[in-house]
Amino acid sequence: MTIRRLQLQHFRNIQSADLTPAAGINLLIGENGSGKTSLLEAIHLLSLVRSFRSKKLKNLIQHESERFTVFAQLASGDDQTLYPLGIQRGQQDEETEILFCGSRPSGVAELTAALPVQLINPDAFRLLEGSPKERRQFLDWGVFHVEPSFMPQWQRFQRALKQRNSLLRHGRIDPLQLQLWEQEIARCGEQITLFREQYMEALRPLFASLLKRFLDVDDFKLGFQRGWDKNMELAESLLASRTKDAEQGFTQSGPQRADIRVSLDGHAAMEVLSRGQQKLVVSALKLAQGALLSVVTDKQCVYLIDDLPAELDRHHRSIFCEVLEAQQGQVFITGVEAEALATGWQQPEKIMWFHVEHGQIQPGVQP
Ligand SMILES: Nc1ncnc2c1ncn2[C@@H]1O[C@H](COP(=O)(O)OP(=O)(O)OP(=O)(O)O)[C@@H](O)[C@H]1O
Repeated sequence: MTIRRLQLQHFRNIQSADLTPAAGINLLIGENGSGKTSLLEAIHLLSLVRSFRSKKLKNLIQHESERFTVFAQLASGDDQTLYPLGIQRGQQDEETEILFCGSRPSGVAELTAALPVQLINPDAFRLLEGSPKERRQFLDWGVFHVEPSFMPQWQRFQRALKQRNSLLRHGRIDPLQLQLWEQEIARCGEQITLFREQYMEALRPLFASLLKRFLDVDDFKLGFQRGWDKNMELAESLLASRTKDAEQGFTQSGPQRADIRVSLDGHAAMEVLSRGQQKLVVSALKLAQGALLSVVTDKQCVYLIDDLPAELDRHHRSIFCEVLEAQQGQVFITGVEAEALATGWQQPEKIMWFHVEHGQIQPGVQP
């Protein structure tokens, strides 16, 4: 879905904003600290009910205010039906209030499925060098959107894993009980891994063609490590590691330890690439996910690109703009200076410009 209208109240430094964005490219220009990232944060919140820079949602409430509200009207393609989505959080509230199409959603997954959002910000390179957990989140975001059975399998897997870990931690090595949970872990874990492998298989060619455009490289590898000994089935691996796991008090191998790795010419990408090149590799991964999403499900991903010009030269900025325009989803791009974002577009007349100043957001023409 795309965002037809977006309204914010008391969100970070934005007291009040009401935007009608374009279904394609939206450019937000403003000085440092004007509120551009805050707007992206609000859209991210609508999809995942969490911020990409604060652990506590209360931090998003404007100082001296009681609560924030983020409200959007979502629409799918040319469909005239609007799907209202609102999120509110107060200083005193125990819970975040969410209403989607007039009722409380069954879970965050319902919002994520309705509004798939991808963020590319100046920290994007961290996906390559950060913890495997971030890369698993990246991978599972994609699998979740294209494979409806992934989520229930993942939940069952997590429940069983928790039970096994609890038995191990309490030193209760009752083989029968362990076997029960290990069977469930193995059943769901093998299935989750199959979904992940199939997903990676489908992602590779899309990633390859984007990487070719961004960096002009052919010799790359997008590897997937499933999280346990490749010569064993998961059930065998769990059985073999019981004693070691009991010593540690948790399960050390399985899909909860999976990882992905990008290498070029046989070297890990993060070790041989510049910061700008790493940003392009991560962008290629995220754009490939969006492309795969639309091929498999017909859904479009909303892209949030914070400070697009950072670390990129003019040539690579242009390629980035062309790629974004071609993927036809809704995109919100921020930048400090309009000149850095003014060129490289094939259809500049379709772009919507917004000026952000001291928390005020106004539509405008290209400066
Ligand atoms: N809860 C809050 N209430 C009021 N203001 C806040 C709150 N949290 C952050 N701010 C302020 O909001 C301003 C906007 O921050 P934001 O990161 O959105 O700016 P930006 O336009 O993206 O800047 P940059 O170009 O430097 O990345 C900052 O000055 C920040 O100090």
